[in-house]
Amino acid sequence: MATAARSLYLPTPPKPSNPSPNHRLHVPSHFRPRLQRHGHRLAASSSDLTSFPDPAPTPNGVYVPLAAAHAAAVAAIDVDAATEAELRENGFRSTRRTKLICTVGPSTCDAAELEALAVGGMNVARVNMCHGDREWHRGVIRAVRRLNDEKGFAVAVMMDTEGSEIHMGDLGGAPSAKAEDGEVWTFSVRSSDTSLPDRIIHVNYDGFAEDVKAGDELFVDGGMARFEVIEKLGPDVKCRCTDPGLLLPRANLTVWRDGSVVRERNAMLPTISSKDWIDIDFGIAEGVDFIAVSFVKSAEVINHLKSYIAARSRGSDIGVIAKIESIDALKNLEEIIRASDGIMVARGDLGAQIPLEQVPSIQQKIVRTCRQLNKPVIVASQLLESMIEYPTPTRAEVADVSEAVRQRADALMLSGESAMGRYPEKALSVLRSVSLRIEKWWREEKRHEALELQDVSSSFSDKISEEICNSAAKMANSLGVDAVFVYTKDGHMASLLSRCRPDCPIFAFTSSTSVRRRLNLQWGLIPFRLSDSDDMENNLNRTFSLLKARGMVQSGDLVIALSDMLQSIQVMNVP
Ligand SMILES: Nc1ncnc2c1ncn2[C@@H]1O[C@H](COP(=O)(O)OP(=O)(O)OP(=O)(O)O)[C@@H](O)[C@H]1O
Ligand SMILES: CC(=O)C(=O)O
Ligand SMILES: [K+]
Ligand SMILES: [Mg+2]
Repeated sequence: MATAARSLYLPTPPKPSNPSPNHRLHVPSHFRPRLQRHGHRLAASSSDLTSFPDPAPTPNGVYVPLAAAHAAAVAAIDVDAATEAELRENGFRSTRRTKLICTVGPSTCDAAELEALAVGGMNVARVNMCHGDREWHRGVIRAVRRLNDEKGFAVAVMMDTEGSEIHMGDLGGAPSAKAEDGEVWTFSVRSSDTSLPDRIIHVNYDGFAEDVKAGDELFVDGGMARFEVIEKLGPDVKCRCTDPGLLLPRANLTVWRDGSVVRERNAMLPTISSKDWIDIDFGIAEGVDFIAVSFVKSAEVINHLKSYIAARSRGSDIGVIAKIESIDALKNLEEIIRASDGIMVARGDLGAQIPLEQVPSIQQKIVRTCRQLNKPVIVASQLLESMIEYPTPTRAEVADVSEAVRQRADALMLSGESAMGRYPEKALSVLRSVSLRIEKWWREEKRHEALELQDVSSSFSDKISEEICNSAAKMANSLGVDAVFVYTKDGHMASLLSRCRPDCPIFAFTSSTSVRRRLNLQWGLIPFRLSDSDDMENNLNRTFSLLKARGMVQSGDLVIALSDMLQSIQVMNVP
């Protein structure tokens, strides 16, 4: 049984309806008009940034008009409503591969706004525990769940911890304060003394006044405003503004001395603070899909959190994402990536700790290493920063987004643009259309980089899965198949396929709703929930009839089907 289960299936014999003797060598004739059709549609729809069609709901708010006769069959498979609309509109070769994350904040926290983001292609909703209280976060998390249950989305939820960074107080409730050139401001560790008229700013870290020295430079938000330390008076540190700028509530603070960041005792602060542990318990109780850990310094904290989660939430699996935003994280990069379930390139704080001109090469290095080690990677911060205020992005922002897509990052993230900006949906639609355009360009130009993927398997059985996925992706490209179907229990084989970044989309079928949501973070995966069966023939037949009933595949479509239970690979036409 074991050997039979591992047999590599040869392509199925051509179906009588499509008797092509050279099935494996030629693109089947039915497939050519399809390619042209898709090519034409995409060219027409993505010719400019703003005209990419939204997956539109029908007037009654139902995304998927279903023939009554098929309703029962359709209930047996869960498909994301936004993806389904996109598949019907553009065919599956042109679905978006890059995943999109939106930080939810005051601009986007009510049900209608969240739904607009889901319709616009949000794959993951992020809540940042630095801002807002737990009741507010609970409301958002539950609203996303409701949206999934009632409207057929599969949006995952990511909770981002506050971490032990040094930051300013909340400015006594003021939305911002302006620091002018030459002004003297007091940064004080005395609590609740914040008083803007007197230019006093509270600092959350007790060691601050002891760690700094006269002559040090104090950067607010990575340099949005800068001060020079002129004098220390007990808990108060007097600073002169040298680069005027806007101070925002709870803005991050870094101290620089002789051209590098001072990390005295603040480097000893715990990565996960006592407040973070309470937030993590809250996240586990609310069933979030991912916990993103801020200011990770080593793999140890990730391993610790993973065992904590495993002990606390039996059965439900929460992905732990390590945020790379400090010098310590860069020092221990590879071990952190290996320990985590995914990585975020948190360019906001990272750019406050290292010279800005180093950020692009580090981003590329992290993205590449994650792909090698088979971990999803998110590029975050300031992708479309100007869209917080303006309805169109700058050319430079579009180029930055394009570069992240070209590097084939798994996901792009909006921060302030969606949390408190004026144009959250427009920002999301820019990410969507730029992703689609650059991905199409890459496929047309056949920009397959000769990336030799290293072996990531930890057992012989894993090795077989990995080889099957590598071969399937290669075959998918050379045969020009419409999609790879992968039947996966825990999502592992789906992620191995995603890692190969094949030309066609990957339909991932899993019986677990939480695995399905988590797969939403990974490049090129279209996750479906399908009830379990160990019989591959039965799985395929059910999938074909269910997806045909929804108009998502057609007879004659060419697919490669894999199963992680059987470790099998088949090439076939949809009957
Ligand atoms: N829940 C919230 N309530 C109020 N404002 C929020 C909330 N979430 C985000 N924001 C606003 O959006 C901005 C950008 O969000 P983002 O999550 O990137 O935060 P950040 O403060 O830059 O910290 P981080 O480094 O953790 O990303 C924040 O500075 C804040 O002004
Ligand atoms: C996202 C985040 O935490 C940062 O860019 O700093
Ligand atoms: K955070
Ligand atoms: Mg940060």
